[in-house]
Amino acid sequence: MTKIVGIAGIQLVVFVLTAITTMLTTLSQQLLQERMVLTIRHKVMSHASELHLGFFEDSASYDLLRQADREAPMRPMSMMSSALGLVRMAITFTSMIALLITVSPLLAVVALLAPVPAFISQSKYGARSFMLNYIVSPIRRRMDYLSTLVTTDTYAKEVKLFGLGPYMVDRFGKLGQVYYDRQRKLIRKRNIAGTAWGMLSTIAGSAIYLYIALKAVQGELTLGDLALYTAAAASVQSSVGGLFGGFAGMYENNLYLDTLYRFLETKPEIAKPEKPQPLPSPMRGHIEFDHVSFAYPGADEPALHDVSFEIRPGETVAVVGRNGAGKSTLFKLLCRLYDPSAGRILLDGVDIRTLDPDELQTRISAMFQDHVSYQATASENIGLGDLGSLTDRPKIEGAAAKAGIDERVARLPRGYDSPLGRWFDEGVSLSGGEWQKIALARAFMRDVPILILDEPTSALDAQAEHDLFVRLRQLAEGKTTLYISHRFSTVRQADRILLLEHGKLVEAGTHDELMTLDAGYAELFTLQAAAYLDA
Ligand SMILES: Nc1ncnc2c1ncn2[C@@H]1O[C@H](COP(=O)(O)OP(=O)(O)OP(=O)(O)O)[C@@H](O)[C@H]1O
Repeated sequence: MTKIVGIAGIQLVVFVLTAITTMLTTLSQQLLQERMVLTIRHKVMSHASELHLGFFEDSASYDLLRQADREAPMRPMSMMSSALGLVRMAITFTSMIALLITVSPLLAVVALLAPVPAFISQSKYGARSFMLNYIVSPIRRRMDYLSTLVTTDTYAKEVKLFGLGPYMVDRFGKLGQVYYDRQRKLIRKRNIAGTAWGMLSTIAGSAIYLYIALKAVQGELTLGDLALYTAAAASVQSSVGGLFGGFAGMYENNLYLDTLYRFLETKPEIAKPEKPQPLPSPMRGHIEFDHVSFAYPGADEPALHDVSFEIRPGETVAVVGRNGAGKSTLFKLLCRLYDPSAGRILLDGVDIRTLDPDELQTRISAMFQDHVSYQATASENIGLGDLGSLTDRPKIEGAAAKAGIDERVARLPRGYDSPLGRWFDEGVSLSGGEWQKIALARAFMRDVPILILDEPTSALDAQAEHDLFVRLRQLAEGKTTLYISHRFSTVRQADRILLLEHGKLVEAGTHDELMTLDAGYAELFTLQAAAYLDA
């Protein structure tokens, strides 16, 4: 009696311990999974932040990035549990196979080989599923894009006005169907083939049981042996299946991890030279383009062709030209977001390719045409222009005043602490011109020798534009300033004007010089002036 109670007690302890260890395993696995996903996504994001601009302008890069960011993070954990499973299975397998060999070595071989076809089929479909995922990645990206168009405030106005909602939803549905059809085919095939090959194992298993049962009937095995060997046979089969399944899983996971490594191994094309030249200090802001040509990757025509000019320190230069003439490209090259295909760009006489790009970019402040409206507070929106001064309120207020947005920000419900945009908080919506002034303020945050502004006043009202240019005269004091503008009233105020046409520099000089030249600039200027006078 006491013996039985003792055994029951031991059993209870074993159960409790099993429950605790299972809980601990699940707990640590889940936590590890979360941490792993975070770590990998963090690494992917940090690597992406170091890559060159051109990388993000290639659709294949997006697919790679997406795989690395969405699919790969789950894989190491899955790989690890496959590996741990393999160890567990291997232990069961060796002990059970030893048992089976004592009944019949042939049985052991049959048990061993039966799961092989299922393994081959699983591996094949694992690889196919990976390939399919890769192929359908652009479809999924397009679906994400359509969904963003319909669900994001920035696009909602136009989508609503043009009644594009149902059209987008319909396209989303059609793409979703294509995606589903492709997945369905594979999932169906994978499962049917898996089960069919699995049958082979089942048949082999049954044959083994039959053999053992016959042996028992013939009296060669006892009933106890019968139970033991059938359990051993079942165990061998499941562990061999598990072993192979583990290998197949590892193989599939490995394919996904491979894309992650491929992404992480992508080297930034604009990298720091081994021995970067120090930037002259203090920098004067002398800029020289020396026979610079540049074509965007995959483009047929060059965006800039043999462009040469010089800008003296402290000069204010306006760059003009028709749409697509290459003006923004010129600015992007100066910031070293791309490298020229031919020629050199010199800053204070130093080729910018020999400089540390990060350091170069701390000496230039810029406002781009497609400036960003950050979903953040007004203060952060401005302060992001100079991370070191993100919390320097007087400096931020100073930059806001230079851009002419100080009064508007002061009138916001929580002043500089008001969130702008409505994605995360109950933020304030600004007008297009107000957002542009915020972007300008961001550019004014840095006290740097070179300031470049790509259409800084395109959204500003006439008064604001006039005020800005009056202020710009003081702000640009001692700085080399370049701006692009289509408004000739502002262009004529520049010290010098560069006219680009089809990627070539065709005219350069002061307003008066170019008017006297009576060529391209004079024609554009007169065209605009005439439009005003006629009105
Ligand atoms: N990221 C890019 N990838 C490929 N081609 C580009 C890219 N950006 C611009 N281009 C092409 O390079 C040419 C010059 O473009 P750029 O943006 O420099 O013109 P722009 O003079 O600034 O025009 P706009 O007045 O319209 O702003 C255009 O033909 C454009 O199609």
